[in-house]
Amino acid sequence: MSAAEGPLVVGVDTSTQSTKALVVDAATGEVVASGQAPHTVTSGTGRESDPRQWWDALCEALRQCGEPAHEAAAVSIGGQQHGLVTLDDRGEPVRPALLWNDVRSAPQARRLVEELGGAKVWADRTGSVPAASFTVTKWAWLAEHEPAAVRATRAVRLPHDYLTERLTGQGTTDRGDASGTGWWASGSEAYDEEILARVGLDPALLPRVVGPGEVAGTVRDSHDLPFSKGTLVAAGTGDNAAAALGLGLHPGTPVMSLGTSGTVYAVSRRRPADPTGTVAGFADARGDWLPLACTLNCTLAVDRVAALLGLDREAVEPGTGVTLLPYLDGERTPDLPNASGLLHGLRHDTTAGQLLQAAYDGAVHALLGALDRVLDKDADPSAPLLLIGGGARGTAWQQTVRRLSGRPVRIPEAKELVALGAAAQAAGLLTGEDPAAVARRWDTARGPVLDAVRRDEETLARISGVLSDAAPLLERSPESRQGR
Ligand SMILES: Nc1ncnc2c1ncn2[C@@H]1O[C@H](COP(=O)(O)OP(=O)(O)O)[C@@H](O)[C@H]1O
Ligand SMILES: O=C(CO)[C@@H](O)[C@H](O)COP(=O)(O)O
Repeated sequence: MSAAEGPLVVGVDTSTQSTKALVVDAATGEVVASGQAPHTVTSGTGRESDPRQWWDALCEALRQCGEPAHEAAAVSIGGQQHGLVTLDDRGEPVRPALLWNDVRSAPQARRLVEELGGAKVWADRTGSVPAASFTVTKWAWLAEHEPAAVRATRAVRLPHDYLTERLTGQGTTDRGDASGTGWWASGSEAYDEEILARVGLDPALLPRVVGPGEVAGTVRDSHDLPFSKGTLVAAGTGDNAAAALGLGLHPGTPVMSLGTSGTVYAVSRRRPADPTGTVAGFADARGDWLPLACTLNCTLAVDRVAALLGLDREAVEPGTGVTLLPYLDGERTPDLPNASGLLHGLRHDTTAGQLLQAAYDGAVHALLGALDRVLDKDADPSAPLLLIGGGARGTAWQQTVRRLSGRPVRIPEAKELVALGAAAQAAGLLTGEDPAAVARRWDTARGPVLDAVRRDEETLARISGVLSDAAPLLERSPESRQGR
């Protein structure tokens, strides 16, 4: 038996690059054990992963947790949002999952926006204007390109639903992750039958939406797993909503997450509906809302630039005139799915370190441009920005965010806030507490605050200028120019 004060719970983050599992003492929030196993994602225009790999990674991450995982009284899964998982009549994937950063469905997104009456109609109805990340556009893409796969599909799931179902045998999701599909109406908090009919998706194929604080099911057998049969399984949620739980966020506190995706978000009491499409009007996992903007190019894009330059990711040098828009994967914020990376302002005396700094600046500029839209008008502009995700460990990321935001920046010491949020949700099942209150009790947002510095308006204005001048270049993919 462990020396924990309270029951043990397991929180999982099945994100784009890996699965992380934490065993946490529900009384104190102490992380008793942890494990992590990688996923593979295809490269090229599409981004796909085999869902069975997520299960194998979960089993491996739990195995690394050792004995404490065997004592878990409850478990919860947080996961990358939006991914389209199609299952056949045996519950096996029909094909690999189409991930959130797969931009092939950009034409379907544009078409769906027009067909339903425009961006405002979508925003009012679902909270969001669907971009290629949203599940509904991926289903429309699949119907057009692989109709046999659509015909073979007997269940449609999101990544966290897939793992939860393998634990419980029940097809369930939650309002946070459902709100990123594009087929969940945020006003009525129910699946939108008209949108589903428009894309030819039978609502019977979708999972039941489990309410906040409800049990999704229990572990059906302990095969491959350290859990006993009957262990409680919480609803789980999307990774950003899980991190919001993990930070015990109060409305109005801004968060920036630097991982495969970059995100900025805050909890709000008001249901968001941004007709510009910059802010997605997600639900949180508790009953509030999570207005959020997301970029496709964050830590991987900047690390790629560092690798191309042969530099360590911290080897930045202050620069003056060089601008790098690091849109290597196309971009979602700003909405440029066909874009590629763009460099402007190169001179003989530009150094490699300045080019690297320009990549950080370009990635952070895209997120900060959306931050004011994410926050309610009455939010305190001097409130510290909480910086989380793998990139938050890096000094160059920290200093870039500090300089370009002009805000104080708090860096929580807790590393895995998505998995911690899932653990708080699992603990809430045992104690009956609000998971955000659990996280506040655990003091998960504790960490040093970097004081505010003067905002670098010159750099922000220069990047915005290049972005708008280069619009026609960024709207077309470089591949479409070949042979012109
Ligand atoms: N010390 C560090 N400094 C800067 N970046 C880091 C550091 N450690 C990890 N990263 C970045 O964090 C990323 C992984 O972040 P994470 O939030 O775990 O991603 P995801 O949840 O999308 O899988 C990696 O791409 C890596 O570039
Ligand atoms: O698409 C979004 C949010 O809308 C992404 O934030 C995904 O949820 C992927 O998250 P990470 O794997 O980068 O954490």
